[in-house]
Amino acid sequence: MATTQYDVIVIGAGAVGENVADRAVQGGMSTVIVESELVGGECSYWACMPSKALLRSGALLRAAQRVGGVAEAITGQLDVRAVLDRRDRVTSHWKDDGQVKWLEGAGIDLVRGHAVITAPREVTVTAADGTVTVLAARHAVAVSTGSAALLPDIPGLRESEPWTSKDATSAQTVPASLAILGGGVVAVEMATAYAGFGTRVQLIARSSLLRANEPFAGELVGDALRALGVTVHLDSEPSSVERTDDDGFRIQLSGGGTIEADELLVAVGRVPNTIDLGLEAFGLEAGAWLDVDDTMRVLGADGEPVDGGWLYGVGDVNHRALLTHQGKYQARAAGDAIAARGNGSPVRLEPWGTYVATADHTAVPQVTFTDPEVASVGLTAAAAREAGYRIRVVDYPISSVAGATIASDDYTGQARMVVDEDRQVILGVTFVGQDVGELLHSATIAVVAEVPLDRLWHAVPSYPTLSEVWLRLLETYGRPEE
Ligand SMILES: Cc1cc2nc3c(=O)[nH]c(=O)nc-3n(C[C@H](O)[C@H](O)[C@H](O)COP(=O)(O)OP(=O)(O)OC[C@H]3O[C@@H](n4cnc5c(N)ncnc54)[C@H](O)[C@@H]3O)c2cc1C
Ligand SMILES: NC(=O)c1ccc[n+]([C@@H]2O[C@H](COP(=O)([O-])OP(=O)(O)OC[C@H]3O[C@@H](n4cnc5c(N)ncnc54)[C@H](O)[C@@H]3O)[C@@H](O)[C@H]2O)c1
Repeated sequence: MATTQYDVIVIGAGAVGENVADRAVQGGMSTVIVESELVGGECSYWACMPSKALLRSGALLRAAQRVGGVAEAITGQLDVRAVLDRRDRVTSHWKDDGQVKWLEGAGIDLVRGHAVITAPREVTVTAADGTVTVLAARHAVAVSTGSAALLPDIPGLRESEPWTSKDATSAQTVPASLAILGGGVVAVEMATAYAGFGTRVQLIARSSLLRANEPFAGELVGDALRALGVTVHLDSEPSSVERTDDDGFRIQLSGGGTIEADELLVAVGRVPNTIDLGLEAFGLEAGAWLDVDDTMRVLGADGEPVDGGWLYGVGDVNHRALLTHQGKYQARAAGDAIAARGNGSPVRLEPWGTYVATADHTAVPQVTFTDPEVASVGLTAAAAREAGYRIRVVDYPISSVAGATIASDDYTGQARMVVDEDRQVILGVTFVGQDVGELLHSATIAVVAEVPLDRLWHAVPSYPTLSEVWLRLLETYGRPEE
């Protein structure tokens, strides 16, 4: 069978794979991308974009209901069908023509089908109609195959065919009742969206909510979910799941008690798409996350780049930060490193350079689009202490900022800044409140640039905006003396 040669082969055309390919092409590498489903991946069709579209209308309605004058003017409820229609438009009706066109414009070839690495630098693609294409890479193969929902080993769960995030984000009708298993980001976002649609939501979390964040984030989001009518079962786990006669779900809780619902969404984390990729031939474990260096070269058990360093693992598949923006950041570093190595140029590995994804370690931003939103970057107080920093924690209620008074008649919010006392720089920031997602990049810049606190006093936030929380945090900390 004829083999087509490229400089670079990218497996998986999600947001991450697209960016690896784009940077490689811009570095002068001929590049092909392989995709088994839709070009654009999870984020465009079953994750970020549809979930945020489902959340946006409810967030706006509630925000308006919290402002005198508008509240009186808004007397109706969400038009759920119109929300779903808007979500359908945001996902381009699950058609990828637009993204395919973008690939063409960027000079990236596309092969559709399931890819398997069949030899060093060789990828065999089987299309849906059985057509087989063999590709060979002169320089690199990048695996950007993403992740899928984890279904835990709970008796009866798999057989009952519950919803995963793919179903919850693409549903064409809204169930009357929904049980959600999990207390992480997907669980709280989908609980917020569906409760806003009038669905009776019951959330089952085995501990507290949003455990990766500062504790007050999960507490405030939990309060808000309850206010939306969600029943929140904390420290709770199912012992078994079964289908009922009327096609619903019956969930037995291990601590006693039963929950019944029309649908069950399982949102307890992700597994990497590394099964059926041919990775075992290179000493890697099928179904395991890929361990990578800061240029995203896959590392073997010995900690060295696998087989001389032609194999890269970028995005969700490496488990460094399961976020689109962070995967795309890795993709820019990896694509540039692949091109530089292919061109024989030096690739420096020092932190914060062109070819490394240093921010993955200490400066990952994330917005959880609940109501209130949770926006965080860097280390929580607990994580900073565990890492050995001598820290001071500064808290301030965002509701006390003049901008919050203008934004809403009933603003709930909290801010925390974690300061490295030895260097007088910020290690982490968390904002909880309406619209704080748009505040987050200021914190990301402060953390990444390690702006000294005494200089931050000269970054003056406009009055009366929510950004004045920065001034209040600095005043609460106290002005460092000269
Ligand atoms: C419900 C939900 C909401 C989210 N919301 C946000 C958010 O608001 N913001 C955010 O930053 N992140 C969000 N995320 C996370 C985000 O979706 C992921 O981090 C991101 O999609 C990862 O991109 P990726 O390119 O690594 O993988 P993917 O987008 O999963 O792309 C991988 C691609 O590889 C293809 N593929 C897999 N195996 C093969 C193979 N063998 N051959 C060929 N093709 C293959 C797949 O079909 C897929 O298209 C959310 C996740 C979920 C589940
Ligand atoms: N707005 C955003 O940025 C956004 C939105 C959605 C998802 N995401 C990303 O997608 C990824 C997946 O989200 P997720 O919510 O599925 O995972 P997650 O890791 O955020 O949360 C998983 C939750 O499930 C719980 N859990 C794990 N195993 C369990 C079990 N057997 N029984 C009960 N509970 C169990 C965990 O304690 C945790 O609370 C996240 O890493 C997140 O970064 C991001």
